[in-house]
Amino acid sequence: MSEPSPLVIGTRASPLALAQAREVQARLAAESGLPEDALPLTPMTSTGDRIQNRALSEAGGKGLFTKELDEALLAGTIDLAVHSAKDLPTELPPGLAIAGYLPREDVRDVLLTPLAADLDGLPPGTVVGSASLRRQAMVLRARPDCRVTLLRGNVGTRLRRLESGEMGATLLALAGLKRLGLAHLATTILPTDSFLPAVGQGAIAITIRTGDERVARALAPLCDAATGFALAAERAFLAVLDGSCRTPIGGHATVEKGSLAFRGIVLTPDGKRAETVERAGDPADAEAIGREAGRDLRARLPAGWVAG
Ligand SMILES: NCc1[nH]cc(CCC(=O)O)c1CC(=O)O
Repeated sequence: MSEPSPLVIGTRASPLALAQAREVQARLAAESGLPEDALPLTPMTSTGDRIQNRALSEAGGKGLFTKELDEALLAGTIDLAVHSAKDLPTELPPGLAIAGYLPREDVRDVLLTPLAADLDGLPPGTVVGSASLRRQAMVLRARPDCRVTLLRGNVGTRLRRLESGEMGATLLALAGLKRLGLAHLATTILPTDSFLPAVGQGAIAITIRTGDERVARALAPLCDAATGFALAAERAFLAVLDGSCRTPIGGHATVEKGSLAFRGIVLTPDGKRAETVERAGDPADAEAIGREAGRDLRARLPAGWVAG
């Protein structure tokens, strides 16, 4: 019998990306019966990883974290790419498709700070570091006296900069901390009603070449349908609103008892104004639900809030 040809897994090289890719590798090995050495990992550094000193919204261009993996897929040097769904642009390059998502981790943000037990307890004027315009705006909305500052880099870098006292607090995704075995570092979990997560937060997406049935079939048993519906709604919402990545936007869908519920928010960067939207319906209509939520919200925004 001939050896099955390997399925090469592309990933970014950060510790979180590697942890996620290893999770896909282990699940794929379990489902396919292939040994893990027939599912090799190919780590790559992305443009987004190299830019450490600027906000990504300033660096311009979408897909800063995905370009190298996209190119490797199209060139055939990898067969699947593992992404944080949050970092995946709403539109993929021609020839690529999302094969599916692993079951979603906790979607919530956490606060990390040595200064207090929660956000309300932070001393007045505390400097909160985050690279996310959404998190910055939501912190300012809850605590207008705090100062927000750019904090980039991978999770480890951010934790070191918090430890050095350069800032008093930061926010991270609980999902990423859990995957790194660092959830115990969280000071407190922020509730989704005031800290609506980023679109895709907590979900691992797998991209493949469009029409690559061999890889699609191998991945199908790993993929979670409820996460797929939720992400379809969230990504459709973002696609309607995301003229630029300079707008603080949150969006989150859940699927329970056969019904999909979506909530979305757009804020001004200073957190002083916010518009929200809610929609529910059949998971089969996920994309339309997200799109209509986006259109409804966009129609209510004062001119100049979002581009495009
Ligand atoms: N933008 C970086 C990024 N992309 C995905 C995660 C966390 C894992 C996830 O949301 O699935 C993080 C770090 C963070 O926001 O704390």
